[in-house]
Amino acid sequence: TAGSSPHDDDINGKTYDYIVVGGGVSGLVVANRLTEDSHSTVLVIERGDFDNKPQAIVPYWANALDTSVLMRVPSAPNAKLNNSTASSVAVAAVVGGGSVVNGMGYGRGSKADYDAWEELGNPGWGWQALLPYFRKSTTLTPPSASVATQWNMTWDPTVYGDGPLHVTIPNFQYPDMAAFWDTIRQEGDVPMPADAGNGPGAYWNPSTIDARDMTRATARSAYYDPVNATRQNLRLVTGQTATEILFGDGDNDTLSANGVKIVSRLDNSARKVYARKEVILAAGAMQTPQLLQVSGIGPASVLKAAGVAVKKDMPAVGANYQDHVATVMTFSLANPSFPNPDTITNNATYNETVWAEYYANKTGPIAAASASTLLALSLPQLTPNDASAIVNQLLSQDAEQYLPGIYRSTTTLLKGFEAQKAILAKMLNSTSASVVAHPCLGNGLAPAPLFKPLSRGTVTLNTSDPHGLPIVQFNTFMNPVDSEIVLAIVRDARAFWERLSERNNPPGPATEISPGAQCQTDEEILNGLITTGSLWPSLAHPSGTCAMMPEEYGGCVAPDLKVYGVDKLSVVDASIMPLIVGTALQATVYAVAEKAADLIKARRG
Ligand SMILES: Cc1cc2nc3c(=O)[nH]c(=O)nc-3n(C[C@H](O)[C@H](O)[C@H](O)COP(=O)(O)OP(=O)(O)OC[C@H]3O[C@@H](n4cnc5c(N)ncnc54)[C@H](O)[C@@H]3O)c2cc1C
Repeated sequence: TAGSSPHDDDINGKTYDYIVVGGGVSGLVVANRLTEDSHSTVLVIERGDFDNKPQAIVPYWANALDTSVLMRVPSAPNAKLNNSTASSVAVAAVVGGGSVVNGMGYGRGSKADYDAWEELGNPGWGWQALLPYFRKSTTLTPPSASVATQWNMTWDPTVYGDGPLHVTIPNFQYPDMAAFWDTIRQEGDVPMPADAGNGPGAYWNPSTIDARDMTRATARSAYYDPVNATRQNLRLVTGQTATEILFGDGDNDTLSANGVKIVSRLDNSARKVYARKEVILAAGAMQTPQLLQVSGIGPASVLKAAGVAVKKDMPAVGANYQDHVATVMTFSLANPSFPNPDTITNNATYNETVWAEYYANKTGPIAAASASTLLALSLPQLTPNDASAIVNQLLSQDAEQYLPGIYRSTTTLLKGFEAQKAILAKMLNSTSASVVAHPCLGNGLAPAPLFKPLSRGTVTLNTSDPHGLPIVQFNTFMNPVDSEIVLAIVRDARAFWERLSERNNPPGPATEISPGAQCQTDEEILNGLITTGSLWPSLAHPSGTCAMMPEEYGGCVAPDLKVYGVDKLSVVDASIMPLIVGTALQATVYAVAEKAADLIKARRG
């Protein structure tokens, strides 16, 4: 076939119109769209291999991390977390990227999340402009009519299209989910906003499941497999790591990307491949900034320390790291119903029955991923009495005091953060953007992501091993506003589980296991979260590290996604999000990449 010949040698020295670095979510979307024109040739470079294991195909495996296709980007000491280096950022290394290993939640942020991107100086990136791309990328299969009625499920079919990525709200729901929905509704008229950008409320969140055969829908299955055999102009090589962006002669001394150096994982042999029109970076928010840095584009101090020749001093590359800090509380339930999410692992007979059911009928719990119910809250909903005090605390801050060193020495980065801060303060003050979601899993696990972090991390190459994995500096809780909001999350979660416990039927009263009900003061709660490992600096949602913002705001790419001051080089992955969105990232990455492909097509003809 045209595309996949892993570890092939015949690409050495060849020239393509486009080289896409990274065959993950964004890379495969862009490669597919660019090769719709049979005259455009595209080479995709992917470090990982094809993964055809059941873990990559059967929805249930969304509940267990397949570490065989993951790498972990290590952390520098995290000052506010007792200098811990225990956390890392999980990144995929496989054809299809994160979509092959992720939790399969498909959620869009609120309108306000994307309008904030536009307000930061990115015309064409607000919700209205992105909605056509959310539509273009997806097809929604609704749940069956009887399941929808039984559970009072809602969704908005108008915000989906007939795109390659199939998503669905699974028919299978554990019986105890009824108690979670009762508890949510007990609060009165909770909006049920669906994926139409409507912000906080209680969601039936779709999963990336292809309902035609109840398998995991990935960037590979949606955007690569269907066209691989027929598009002679699309080539994907696997097991090859891009180690350097190559530059040719640009006009007036401008850097101009013309290719990529790649190294085989099999035997370390090196090759060079060339791009006539553009090199497109889609290596994800950890490795795109690293590749730029090892190629000489990044903060001069970091590059010099690593012995990398500085081609362009650009402090923005690797700054602005944002992730969803997760408060992962656990509860023990006194009287869970049969079956519940834990039955599969603790009851061998049930386990055997449900796997047989999946292979026979493609139904049951194995045909579902994890949470399809989420309760998303704005700050005023999370903590009505403290919201304005938290916003005032933010507004009165001297931002510099709570930012990494590189912001203090770079006026543009600081100015960009000030602009972000003003917008975030508005969002935190309103009920139009979510600051947290409580995913309801049907058991006692309560992982709540902080959607609007104020702390900013950095990603830099490892100065003693520039081509090894980069290093993340999380800076969790560097900005005290984040810990204030996390405290509110814990207290709100406790109130939720207390209401759930008060119902006199399954799943019964809940006892808090971590951080533990003995933690009551602010200090006790924060310490308890940290020492019990219940505070995760990363939910595997790295973003923002080559941010799309004006250059005077410390941006890295312009609204056309081209790297400032470099010709023929663009970024299309999660790195470009200037502010992380209030939901898991993949839906947004698919839409951003769809739009990126249109922008690239338009400028290159
Ligand atoms: C464990 C996990 C769980 C998640 N859960 C969810 C979820 O439930 N819902 C959700 O919406 N999102 C989730 N996400 C996040 C989502 O999957 C990512 O945001 C998304 O995949 C990012 O897309 P991307 O194109 O930016 O990068 P990726 O999809 O990560 O693609 C980057 C690709 O580039 C390759 N690559 C990197 N460096 C190089 C190099 N130098 N040379 C060649 N190739 C390279 C990598 O191997 C990878 O395939 C999860 C992610 C992970 C890892």
